[in-house]
Amino acid sequence: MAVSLRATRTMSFSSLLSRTFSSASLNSQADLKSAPFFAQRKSLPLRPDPRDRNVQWVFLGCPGVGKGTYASRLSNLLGVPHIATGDLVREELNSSGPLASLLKEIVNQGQLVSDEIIINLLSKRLEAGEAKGESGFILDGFPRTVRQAEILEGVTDIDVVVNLKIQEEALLAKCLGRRICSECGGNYNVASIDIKGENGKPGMYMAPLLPPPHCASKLIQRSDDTEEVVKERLRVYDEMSRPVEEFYHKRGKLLEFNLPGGIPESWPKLLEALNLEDHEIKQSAAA
Ligand SMILES: Nc1ncnc2c1ncn2[C@@H]1O[C@H](COP(=O)(O)OP(=O)(O)O)[C@@H](O)[C@H]1O
Repeated sequence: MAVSLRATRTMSFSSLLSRTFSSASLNSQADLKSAPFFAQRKSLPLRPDPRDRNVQWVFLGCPGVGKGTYASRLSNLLGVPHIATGDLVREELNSSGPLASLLKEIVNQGQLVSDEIIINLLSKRLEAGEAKGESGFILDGFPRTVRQAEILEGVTDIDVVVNLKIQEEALLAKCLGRRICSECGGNYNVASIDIKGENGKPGMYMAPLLPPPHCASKLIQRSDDTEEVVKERLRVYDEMSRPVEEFYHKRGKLLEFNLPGGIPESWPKLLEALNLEDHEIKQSAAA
């Protein structure tokens, strides 16, 4: 018994995650509850000791809200990897791998990839990171279904789940304004959001996030950032991902954060909400 416990404690998060899908045909809640993984979890302490690790955070929020922008800033500040499942899916669909054409079709219709495929891609990414000595993470775009959240909760303790929100009117424009530099991968946004406050609802201004001159001629748009597909992604978010907010709310992990505007207004407030300090901001304030 002692031997198997020790082996379990040192088992990495990525292997725990991929083990949950060793049984590849879990289709319903009932299947999930009776899966071998859940039976195992009851009798063995699979969770890593939180004192041994870096932050494990999740970013939720509708397409276009800015999950990637803030998750990536926090990842630089905290020195933990920013892992965006959307990026993993795009890497795979641009590869010559066996899943490429299936993923292209799903993504371009604004639908979700199956939990099995996503967990497989995420486990591989975590495994590669662990091999390089990475610890902790900021997940962006995962979990996106209650089932994914249950699986994640089953294998590790998430510290906090940040639910980013902006006024709904801005979401479509922000997705349509999104641009990526085809050379350096930098993310920009050409949309200028200016919502007038009315009937007690606050207004909101977000300046465009324009590329530097050397990226300006190399900008591309994601193939799923068209009006029709974005509308479908927003609908799918409401149906499949909104319940994930409630899942974490019930567990006391959800931090609701309404973005007050663009990065200059929102970043310091987000840090405050997370009890963090950015020395660069402090230095420029003191100068
Ligand atoms: N956790 C996930 N579960 C299922 N599909 C996912 C997941 N993460 C990403 N995808 C797929 O990748 C696409 C792009 O994801 P992402 O870059 O996070 O876009 P968004 O701007 O909609 O947040 C999604 O529309 C979906 O098809």
